[in-house]
Amino acid sequence: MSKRIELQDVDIYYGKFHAVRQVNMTIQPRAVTAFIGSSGCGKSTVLRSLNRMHEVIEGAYVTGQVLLDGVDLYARDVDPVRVRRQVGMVFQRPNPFPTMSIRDNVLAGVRLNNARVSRKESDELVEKSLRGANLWNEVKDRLDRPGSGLSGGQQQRLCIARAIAVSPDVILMDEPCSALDPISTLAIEELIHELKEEYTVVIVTHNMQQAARVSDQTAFFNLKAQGQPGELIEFGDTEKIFHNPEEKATEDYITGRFG
Ligand SMILES: Nc1ncnc2c1ncn2[C@@H]1O[C@H](COP(=O)(O)OP(=O)(O)OP(=O)(O)O)[C@@H](O)[C@H]1O
Repeated sequence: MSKRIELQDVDIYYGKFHAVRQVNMTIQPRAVTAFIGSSGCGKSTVLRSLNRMHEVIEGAYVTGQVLLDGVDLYARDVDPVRVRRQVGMVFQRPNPFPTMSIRDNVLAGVRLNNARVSRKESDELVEKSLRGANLWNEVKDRLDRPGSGLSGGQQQRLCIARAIAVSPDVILMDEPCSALDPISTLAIEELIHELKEEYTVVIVTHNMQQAARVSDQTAFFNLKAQGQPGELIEFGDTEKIFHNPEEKATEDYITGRFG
């Protein structure tokens, strides 16, 4: 089930280093939200704060609130492992478990959650997840072969199948196409478009055409100066951000005048 994410007064730190300042935004369900901005402005850091992956780094912490349909992911009684099940993540480089079969890769997250599933249930789940990731037809005859035997684009779709197999509410993607060729990129972009029917999707991308193609809303982050924390400068409908932004910094970035 797709859920709304609200960030309220979110500040993010790596130890003493203040990486991101005062982010306030509402990420809509059943929509794709793109994070854009120059290198180092904190896009990935904000993304990782949405499923508590940020705090995995020693000394790293978040202040403020991140609410998933009104529930604070950082409340004391919330289990981060449960959060990561609800809010799945796909990384820049496809990272299937190389020696594991395609089938076991899809089921890896489910098994990690100690879910007991029968062979029939797991067969159904594997098919459903691979269909959901637009990969089924390409791999259905080789489910027992290693995931590493697939092309880069197929591996990335396998990682998406693995993410959706645990029925998350949100899928976070950190530059999911940056290691892929244009054809595989197109396949992932089409898939992102379909995923938003069921999930809240947030994608970090350096590719502005990609942000314009795949997202409904865009958040532009920026650094006021080197060494300063990153900030959310402007957030709104992608159409508006790209064609009629409110802020000069957004316009400069969109038109390639900096960044
Ligand atoms: N593990 C870490 N430890 C300390 N500082 C970090 C760590 N990861 C990122 N940072 C710093 O936090 C700031 C934001 O980094 P982040 O990777 O979120 O930016 P980004 O906008 O995603 O950049 P890019 O587009 O280059 O991926 C940068 O100053 C970066 O050096």
